[in-house]
Amino acid sequence: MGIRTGTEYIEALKSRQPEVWMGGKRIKDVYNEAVFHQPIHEIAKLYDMQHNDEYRDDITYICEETGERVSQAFKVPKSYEDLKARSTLFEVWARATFGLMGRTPDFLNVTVTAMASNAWFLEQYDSQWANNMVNYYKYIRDNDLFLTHAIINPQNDRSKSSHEQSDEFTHLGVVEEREDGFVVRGAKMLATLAPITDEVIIYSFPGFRPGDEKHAIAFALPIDTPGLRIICREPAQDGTRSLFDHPLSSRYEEMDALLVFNDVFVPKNRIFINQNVEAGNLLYPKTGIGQQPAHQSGVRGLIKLQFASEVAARVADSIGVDGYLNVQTQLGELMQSVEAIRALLRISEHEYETLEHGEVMPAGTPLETIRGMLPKMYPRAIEVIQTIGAGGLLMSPTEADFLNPELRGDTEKYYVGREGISSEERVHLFKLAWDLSGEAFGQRLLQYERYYSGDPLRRLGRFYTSYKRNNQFAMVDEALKGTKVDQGQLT
Ligand SMILES: Cc1cc2nc3c(=O)[nH]c(=O)nc-3n(C[C@H](O)[C@H](O)[C@H](O)COP(=O)(O)OP(=O)(O)OC[C@H]3O[C@@H](n4cnc5c(N)ncnc54)[C@H](O)[C@@H]3O)c2cc1C
Repeated sequence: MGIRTGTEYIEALKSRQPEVWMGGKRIKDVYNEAVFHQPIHEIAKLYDMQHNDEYRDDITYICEETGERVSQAFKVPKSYEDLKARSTLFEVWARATFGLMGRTPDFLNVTVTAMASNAWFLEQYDSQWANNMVNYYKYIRDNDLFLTHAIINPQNDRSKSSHEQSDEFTHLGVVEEREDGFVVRGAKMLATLAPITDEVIIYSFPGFRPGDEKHAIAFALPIDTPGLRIICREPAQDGTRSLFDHPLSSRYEEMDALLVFNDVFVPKNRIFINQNVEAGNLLYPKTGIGQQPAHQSGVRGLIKLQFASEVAARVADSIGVDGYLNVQTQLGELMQSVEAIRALLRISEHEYETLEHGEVMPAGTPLETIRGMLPKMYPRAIEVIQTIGAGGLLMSPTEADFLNPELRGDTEKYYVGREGISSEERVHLFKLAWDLSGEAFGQRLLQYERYYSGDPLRRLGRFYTSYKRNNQFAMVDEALKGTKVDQGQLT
């Protein structure tokens, strides 16, 4: 089949009935649920871009094996040009959502591609796992599927490992082994966009300890598999908000969910790791499933940071404050953050690493540096929007106020910006800024940037220890050479 259209994605969605819960209610018709409706259409637009002459040749390619056109996310990169082609896909899709949707289909499609191209790792343990992985990759590539993932155990008692939790199957684990597969019970988090995806893939960040065998698993299932329950967080918008009043949250909310597996059967051909602590812990470092998707996250993060910086600049300009030095320095700081991330991305692509079997990966150190810096730069951009927008962010009237003729005299007069900026323009801009910086939607976007790929603090600690392993910090010895205590001067 190859690349899907938006309509094909939506038709597939309509054909399924996953067990989705939100606000205490079972959502039977995901497509027509107001909260999901617009985000579904934003994802559909991405699929349509694959068929659009303007983007098609940049973001898709003809698969040698099948002769069909598929997404660039499925190409195993073998050269700098291949990495750039991927980067173009990431950028085109990120721009389409202003970087506000992090788990667009490219993210996990790239992850599964990395798992499959490094199936040698699974082969060491069980050739069936490796075959399953490669077949799964082909299946999602050829059907252009959209995946969610849940790789974290629920936040119960973090001081204890999975098998030490008060109930053995609080964290997802194998409760029964069968000839034709296994049955899993327990929960996993935090599956972004789960209700509107096709499939879920389960694996884990390293951290299993001996005794956690039942929990050290990896597998994939259709999102509507019986027994799989999706419990959504409270929505940040109800799906009926005015586009004028909420230009971002009304369109780009990514729902997050806890996945509960109530004795769910996983067929043998969908199992990638079966109760193996070592394989579970080494999956990340050995298959590039951290580094390859970090490329997508870096590009998407750049677009999001750039977007927030542009919003800050336009807010400042609209009320005539960007001539003040204190405002200029804040905006200049944001522009430099954007340029720093852009430079790091380019370095990661230019200084790519080549694996033994020929696959190339963007260099890890600059990508990890982005991962360390964005959780500080993005909140700073939001703080700058709040600081420059100040009280104005909180006094915007609504679309309904603008439409009421009785209020027109006031709405047209008191909300104007600097010369040339009408009331409606300024209010519209400030509403966008508030969606991004003040609304629950914007706070979730902040939290996403901090935590989307693990705890930034522990990552930074690991970054230092690995940096130290590869560096002797030899300049210090150089500088001290010839300046030691001169023993000859001893009296
Ligand atoms: C908006 C959003 C979307 C997300 N989307 C996804 C998704 O699609 N799929 C997915 O699988 N995950 C997703 N995540 C989850 C993300 O992977 C986790 O939030 C992240 O890994 C951090 O884990 P945690 O939230 O359980 O925090 P915890 O690990 O519980 O950490 C809580 C606090 O305790 C500290 N802490 C905990 N353990 C230790 C320790 N051993 N040593 C030192 N300090 C410690 C941390 O520093 C932190 O401050 C998402 C998260 C967010 C916020």
